Amino acid sequence: MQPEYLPFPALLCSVLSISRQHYEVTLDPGRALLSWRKLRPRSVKGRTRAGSVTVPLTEIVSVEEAEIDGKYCNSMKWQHMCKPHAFTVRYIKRMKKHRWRCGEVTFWCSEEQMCCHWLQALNDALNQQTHRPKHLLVYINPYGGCKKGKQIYEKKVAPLFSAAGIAADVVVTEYANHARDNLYDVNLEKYDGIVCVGGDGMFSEVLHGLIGRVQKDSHIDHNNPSACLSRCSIRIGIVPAGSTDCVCYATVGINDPVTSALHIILGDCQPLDVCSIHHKKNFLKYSVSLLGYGFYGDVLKGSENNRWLGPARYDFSGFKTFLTHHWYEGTVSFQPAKWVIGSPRDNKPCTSGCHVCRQSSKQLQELQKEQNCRFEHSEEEWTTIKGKFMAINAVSLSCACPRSPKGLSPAAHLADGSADLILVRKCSRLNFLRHLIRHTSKKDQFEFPFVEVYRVKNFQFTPKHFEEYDTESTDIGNVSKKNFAQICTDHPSCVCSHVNSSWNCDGETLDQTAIEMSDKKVKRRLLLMT
Ligand SMILES: Nc1ncnc2c1ncn2[C@@H]1O[C@H](COP(=O)(O)OP(=O)(O)OP(=O)(O)O)[C@@H](O)[C@H]1O
Repeated sequence: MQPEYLPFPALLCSVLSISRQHYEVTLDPGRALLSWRKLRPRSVKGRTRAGSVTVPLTEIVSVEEAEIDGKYCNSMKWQHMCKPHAFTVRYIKRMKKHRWRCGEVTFWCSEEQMCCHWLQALNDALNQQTHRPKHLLVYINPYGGCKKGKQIYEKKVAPLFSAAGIAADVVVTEYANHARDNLYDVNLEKYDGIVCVGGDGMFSEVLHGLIGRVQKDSHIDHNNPSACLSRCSIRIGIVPAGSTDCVCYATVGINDPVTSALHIILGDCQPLDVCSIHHKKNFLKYSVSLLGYGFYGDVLKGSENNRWLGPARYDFSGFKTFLTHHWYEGTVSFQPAKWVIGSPRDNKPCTSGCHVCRQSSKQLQELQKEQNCRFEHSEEEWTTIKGKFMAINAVSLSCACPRSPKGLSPAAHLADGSADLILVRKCSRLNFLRHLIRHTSKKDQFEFPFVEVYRVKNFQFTPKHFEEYDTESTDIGNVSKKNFAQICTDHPSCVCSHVNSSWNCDGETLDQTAIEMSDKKVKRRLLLMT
């Protein structure tokens, strides 16, 4: 049977006016472009203005009939003009550093019929963008970051959604985990996407609600580390209104509510890997950004007591944690991600439509197919490292944020099925400072003898005192008490509460210190971001 090719609608070209200047306006459905060019370019101080703008149809936010409810000056007489023959196009204007703004241009037509024709053609072109959301569920954390979530949404985001014809059901959260609980009950079929207005903690809450709900609907037990989780087909968008907003920064390239809103409107889509964390076959949490023990765990724990400081609590706690200079003993085991084509030090950051993610995913799929055909289980060797660590970080994305524009692992990939495991061994305070400072400069932060980085598909960590004593116990407090004397002899500089650090899992503290990034390891492309 011959494939049916639908002919593109005809090219539309007219002379229209913008601010009383004549422009040749062209809609080219074949090349998916709208362009306008000034008919008589004016010379400004010897320079000829190009006066030509081209906008891809995929970047048009909205098209609507211009309604000017006021007085319009025509032939020196003022007359009321509610419906001029004009239409307004809103479109994406790309600024510096990944920032997007919404540009607006009004085209005036000489007659009504021409205006209708243009409106019809542009709306037809927009209707073909079927991946754009029409109905969104929005969760706002009114207490995240500087407590401006509601204001940011109402002033910067809601007007854009409404201009783009997107309906939004808004839930302003009343308590921690409100959004997560709500996601278990809500009728998800009504929505094309979920938007979370807040920081990384709020995103993590929404992510747990959505993944949990999808597994519940598919009767999958997430406590089983080898269970194959169902993918979430509904996208999550983040409007940054938190303290660090590192997931937003790493996926969009900037923490800017308007840019995020415009990405959401266009229906942009970025798959994201999700790691699941278990302790002795009990599910603890999912992670999409940082799983950090030692320095970053301590910074988070310290910052929780100073929430009143707002985003500055991280700087304050970071400084205090740096001065205490604690290190922690334990064993890290991991299996390398052999299918990936990149490496943590190849200087190739992940960008939208990333070639490394695509190729790595393809190779992983082929590898899995091969293993299934041969009924083999991938039992590669585990690498085990025992030692004293200042920090153990597993990152599934770069973890870039305005404080550290390169992030903890600048070349980490969003959707290649791997995580970068960074081990910072016990070192002097000065050396640790040198390593930290490298996160803000262009120099390689892994170029120190006490720093190692691996691209892994899984890892496990057991603190030393868990290995030596009660491995069955899950209560850190009990272990701490039992080992009181031992700890003080082993670790003279530390106080007893610092036997173990705690894990910072995407900005939330885990109750367990012995953990594993589970058997199915990094869940590839489980989540879709917009
Ligand atoms: N209404 C609420 N009252 C109290 N806590 C809430 C409420 N809504 C959400 N939360 C919780 O607040 C925590 C922090 O929120 P959020 O991530 O938005 O801000 P942040 O911590 O300042 O930013 P970041 O996580 O980027 O550092 C989340 O764990 C979330 O579960």
